[in-house]
Amino acid sequence: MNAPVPLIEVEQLEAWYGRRRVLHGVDFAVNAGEIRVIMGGSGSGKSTLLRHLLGLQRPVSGRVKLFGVDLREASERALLDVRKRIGVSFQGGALLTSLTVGENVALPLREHTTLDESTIRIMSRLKLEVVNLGGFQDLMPSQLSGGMVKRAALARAIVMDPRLLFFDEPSAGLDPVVSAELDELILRLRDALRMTIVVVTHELESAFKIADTITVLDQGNILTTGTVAAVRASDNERIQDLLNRRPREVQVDADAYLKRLTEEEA
Ligand SMILES: Nc1ncnc2c1ncn2[C@@H]1O[C@H](COP(=O)(O)OP(=O)(O)OP(=O)(O)O)[C@@H](O)[C@H]1O
Repeated sequence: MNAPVPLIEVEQLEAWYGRRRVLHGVDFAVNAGEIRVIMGGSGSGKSTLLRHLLGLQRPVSGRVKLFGVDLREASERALLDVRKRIGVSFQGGALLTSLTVGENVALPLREHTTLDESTIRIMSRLKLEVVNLGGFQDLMPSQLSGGMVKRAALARAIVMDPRLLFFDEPSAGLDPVVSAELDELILRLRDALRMTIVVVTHELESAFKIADTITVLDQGNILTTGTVAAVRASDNERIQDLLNRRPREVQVDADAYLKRLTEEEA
């Protein structure tokens, strides 16, 4: 049997803001074909990790490899090649309000390919169909509901057929039914389009539904990576706090909390 191929490899990643360390030597790998959910309380370092995975923030130390390419050592050309193979759907959707839905979805094709106009239009419409927005290409973003904006942003993120898709807080601001629809869509992308998907989310229900594996971050450290069942069964107190929505802040006094926020490291 072939060993699983990691599309993402992170070794001993550290991140600092000023004199404060917010990622403490994180090791992290994601194999092809899996949906990995990154979970953690507010301020645990999820967004910082995501920004490093996307190459938007350079590691102070440690390394991040996507498709085997070390982002710190790669040439501009190699980085561009990596970027063409990843899709990103950020919180809020971030559609350009002055463009139609179809034009928004087509943007990456215009930027990264030399395809002719009619091919671009067909590919954009196909991706709108994948996210159940077939026929909505001529609407403006302001005419869409919150859930539809998310799906349109997802269509744009997958228009180049990325092997690796990053999804930041898919459920944020959505009602439970719309959020559940989006979960189904994420599962479909993995199964039908064979994408590898990394999702950052606060939503436990959504995480348990879509994840093949979950990585739990806490104060810049990975507490565990495992299957949904393994994470649920963990006897780690912090993990159980998160799963039972017991915030850490209520368990520490104000002085200790302030000290942690202003902590300086040599
Ligand atoms: N630009 C920045 N400058 C200074 N500190 C920052 C900056 N961005 C994040 N931090 C701090 O780094 C720590 C990790 O933040 P990060 O945004 O990665 O966490 P998070 O898990 O994504 O949180 P949330 O779920 O609230 O978005 C937090 O303590 C945060 O205050």
